[in-house]
Amino acid sequence: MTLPKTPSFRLDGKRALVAGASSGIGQACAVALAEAGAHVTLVARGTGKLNALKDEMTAQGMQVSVLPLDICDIAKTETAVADQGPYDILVNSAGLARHTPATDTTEPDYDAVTNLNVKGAYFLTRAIAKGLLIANKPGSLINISSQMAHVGAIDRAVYCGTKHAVEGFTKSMAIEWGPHQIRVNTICPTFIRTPLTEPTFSNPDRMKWINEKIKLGRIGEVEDIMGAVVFLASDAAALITGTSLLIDGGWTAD
Ligand SMILES: NC(=O)c1ccc[n+]([C@@H]2O[C@H](COP(=O)([O-])OP(=O)(O)OC[C@H]3O[C@@H](n4cnc5c(N)ncnc54)[C@H](O)[C@@H]3O)[C@@H](O)[C@H]2O)c1
Repeated sequence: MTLPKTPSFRLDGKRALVAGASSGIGQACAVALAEAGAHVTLVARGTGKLNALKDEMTAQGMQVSVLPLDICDIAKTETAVADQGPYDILVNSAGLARHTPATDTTEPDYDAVTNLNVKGAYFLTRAIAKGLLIANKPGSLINISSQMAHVGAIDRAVYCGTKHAVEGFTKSMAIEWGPHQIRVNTICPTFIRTPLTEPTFSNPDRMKWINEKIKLGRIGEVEDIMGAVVFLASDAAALITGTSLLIDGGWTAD
């Protein structure tokens, strides 16, 4: 009897680019991918936090590079990715939130959130895919979206809109690049403890709402995302594309 072989979760020999790696979910994803064997390029706008993270990870035997980029600078990002690529794995965790009632949203806030969460994410995903298409290599591209891509929420019309948009272009890219074995997926977290969520977690009314919605009875930690990102990046997810992996403690179950 021949037993089926469990696909590998290891990422040895793979090159990963993680945008938004200087903080929160992106930082955790960078560590998870590097621990799984990938060489990880850390991307954020400045070098200070990235170099500190690189030093810490290198000291623990991980393979890491630093590439400072503002992913909203589309031309510069495309050139840098083309020069450094091809990357087998993308995790795009650069993102921004501004919470106001829809009637109070300013145009600058709308533009800032949309520019990063949608336009920056779109063109970065495309830049990585172009490198893979030219090199004729398979790949796994992961956008950190949100549970808010699947529901609406008070004071979050712009943010929810951007994350719904990410789901739309992810599915379309998955269709276009599927024949080239380039997989494109999102991870959709619930509220995770990071600098982004500090204002929400310090608001008792918001905490009451969150505690009622998360069925598993606790907010998320960055560690809750780490296994999922390795899974989606690995051969264990070889038939998964165009999908959203909700890590929401049951928020969207009802
Ligand atoms: N924390 C949560 O509860 C939560 C929940 C769902 C989804 N998300 C999403 O996860 C992603 C990461 O969130 P986080 O909580 O880790 O936030 P964070 O603020 O801790 O980290 C954001 C990262 O993006 C980087 N960044 C910002 N603008 C950039 C730019 N123009 N170019 C390059 N890098 C840039 C920052 O330097 C930082 O490294 C975001 O897309 C966010 O919408 C977060």
